[in-house]
Amino acid sequence: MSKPAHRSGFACLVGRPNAGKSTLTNALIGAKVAITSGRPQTTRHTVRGIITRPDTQLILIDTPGLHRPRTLLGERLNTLVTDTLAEVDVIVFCLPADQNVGPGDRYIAQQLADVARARRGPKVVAVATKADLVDRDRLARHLLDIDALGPWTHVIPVSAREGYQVQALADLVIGELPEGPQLYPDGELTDEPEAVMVAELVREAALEGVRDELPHSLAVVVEEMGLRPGRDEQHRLVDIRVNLFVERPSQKAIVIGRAGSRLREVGSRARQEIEALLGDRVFLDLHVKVAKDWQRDPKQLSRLGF
Ligand SMILES: Nc1nc2c(ncn2[C@@H]2O[C@H](COP(=O)(O)OP(=O)(O)OP(=O)(O)O)[C@@H](O)[C@H]2O)c(=O)[nH]1
Repeated sequence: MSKPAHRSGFACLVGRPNAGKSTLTNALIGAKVAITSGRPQTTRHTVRGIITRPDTQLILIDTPGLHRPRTLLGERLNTLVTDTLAEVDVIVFCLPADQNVGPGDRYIAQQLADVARARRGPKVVAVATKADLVDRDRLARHLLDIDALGPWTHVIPVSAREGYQVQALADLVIGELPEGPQLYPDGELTDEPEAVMVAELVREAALEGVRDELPHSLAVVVEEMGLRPGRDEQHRLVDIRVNLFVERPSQKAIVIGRAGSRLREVGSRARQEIEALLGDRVFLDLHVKVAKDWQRDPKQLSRLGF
């Protein structure tokens, strides 16, 4: 038998306000991450955290709008949200065990059921969150109610607060990911959410003013990030090496600009923001590449925003 294929993909958590989505996201990632940029929706997906294992990479993203109560309860889901949902591999639908399944949950359930039934649509894993707050009978009833709501791939009770079944949930979600390569560099991103933020700041700076020409055609990956050795505390400097992947040579030219002028501006703008974020001086090394490797798999490309 050959060794099992590498899997990778995207997941997002949805559910009514206060359902426990943030707490569960943090528990899944195993550390408190706060990659909230304060500027929602400047990128297509806000990465909340990445779980990298030797054979899998799971990227948890925020769903624009869906975690906002008013959008969710009041209106039909807008196209952006539906598109985002359709693009992820797994949706984790959170329903708090201490609340009865209500109209808000039913509304979301219906939208999710539609997305899940689409051809090659995402799998939906339904979670009874905050399981620690109720007794066994109540929990059992809640699970049955959830099961009746839609075509969920799994239904599982979890307590993020007590760590109950968090690992089991992670395993279920990972089990639903398609085969695919590792999309983000190793380990450090889980430990250093700053790297994700840095990538987003660079992406934002690089798209400034050329959004129309590069719609979703730019993926940014922080390759290396570390303190420059041999410097004293007063003169700390963080070296950051970043790759910007574009689809075509023409787009590379747009990003770089005449004689590199645009890339220098992008670098300087991004550097200022990164310095503000990290509180350290930064040497930012930007490389623009045409992403041949990423082009082989159209599904991966669209997930990455290409
Ligand atoms: N007892 C218990 N409380 C939890 C658990 N998970 C979350 N909570 C609490 O429930 C409340 C809401 O949790 P959040 O994670 O902020 O919920 P959310 O779905 O992200 O909320 P919104 O941002 O409003 O959509 C907080 O007070 C949490 O401390 C859990 O597993 N057990």
